[in-house]
Amino acid sequence: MIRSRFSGTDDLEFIPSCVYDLIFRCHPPPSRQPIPSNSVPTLAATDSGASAKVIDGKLVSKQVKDEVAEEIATMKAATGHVPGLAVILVGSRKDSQTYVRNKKKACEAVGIKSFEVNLPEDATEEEVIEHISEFNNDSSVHGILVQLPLPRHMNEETILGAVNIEKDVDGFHPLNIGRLAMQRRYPLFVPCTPKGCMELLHRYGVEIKGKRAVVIGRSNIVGMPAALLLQKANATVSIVHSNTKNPEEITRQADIVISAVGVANLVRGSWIKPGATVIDVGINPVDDAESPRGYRLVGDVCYEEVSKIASAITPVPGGVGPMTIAMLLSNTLESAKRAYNFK
Ligand SMILES: Nc1nc2c(c(=O)[nH]1)N[C@@H](CN(C=O)c1ccc(C(=O)N[C@@H](CCC(=O)O)C(=O)O)cc1)CN2
Repeated sequence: MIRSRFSGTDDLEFIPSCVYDLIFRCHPPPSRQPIPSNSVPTLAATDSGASAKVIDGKLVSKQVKDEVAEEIATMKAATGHVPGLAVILVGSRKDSQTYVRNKKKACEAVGIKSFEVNLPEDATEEEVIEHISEFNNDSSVHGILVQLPLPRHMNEETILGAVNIEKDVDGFHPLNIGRLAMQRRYPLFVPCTPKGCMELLHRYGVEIKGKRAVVIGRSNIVGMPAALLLQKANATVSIVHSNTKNPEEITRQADIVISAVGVANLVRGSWIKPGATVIDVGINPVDDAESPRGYRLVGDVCYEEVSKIASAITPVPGGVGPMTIAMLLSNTLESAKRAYNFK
């Protein structure tokens, strides 16, 4: 038995280590994880005009990837096997193509074998499911991911539900999501972006138990699972969404804010309680003639204002984004370890 990594030292609740590993992947265990050199030592309110600590997702994602690579090398030496990840991309969205390319590169860098299927925009659900079934039956594939969003004519739930739950490294299978929502039940995999948010909070020593958390946005990919994870880690959680009457007032009560709504600069300084920790999941393009791409990325959070009020904040880019792929690699390794019974 080990302590929940999201608990304070006075926590008397324990969870079995196997369950702990299932929900909150940890390579290696917490005691061996170095805290980044610019970690957040305390979360006391900053003085007015002071700047929040930057929660560096690039740095942490590199740490996670190094840890995953080390474990894969050890597993390969012991079992002769490496993890395999299959990615299915339907259509030709530029952003999705970039994410898939980056996932493949990241797999190569840590020693995961990658499989890729590209289907045209007008592919049928049956075709996608056929590929999923092949990967379900391929013992060298431990993770199967369908890049989202899917074309409009496809039923996302049907397709995600076709992935073998034991290979559902995205954690989007209805059974995995259902288990996340249940008391005393645990999913086999947790969706990568919200898991990345929790990993950042953990590695920067942000206490969650007993704290008030507000999640802005209720998407299946981020908002909803992030709220469930925070609740499982014993925070008191509110969800702010498009029908919330007083989002500013509710958000201002939070010790921890996770924003995943996709509206540039929505969260202003006045929304934030002094000393809060702010995790910005938004990746919003805004026109910028001076940038080589013609646009730049900004978060949901008005960084200029909020970094003067919060005690810790993730930047965009370089915050949560890089954690998504790091957590995917980690989930894929976890799946392979389970398949080969490698501890
Ligand atoms: N099947 C899935 N589809 C999608 C997921 C997912 O987790 N599973 N998440 C997003 C897209 N995504 C990965 O798929 C992703 C998004 C952003 C980043 C990232 O590193 N962002 C950088 C900025 C990148 C840039 O400059 O363009 C950052 O924020 O620093 C990685 C992966 C939707 N689909």
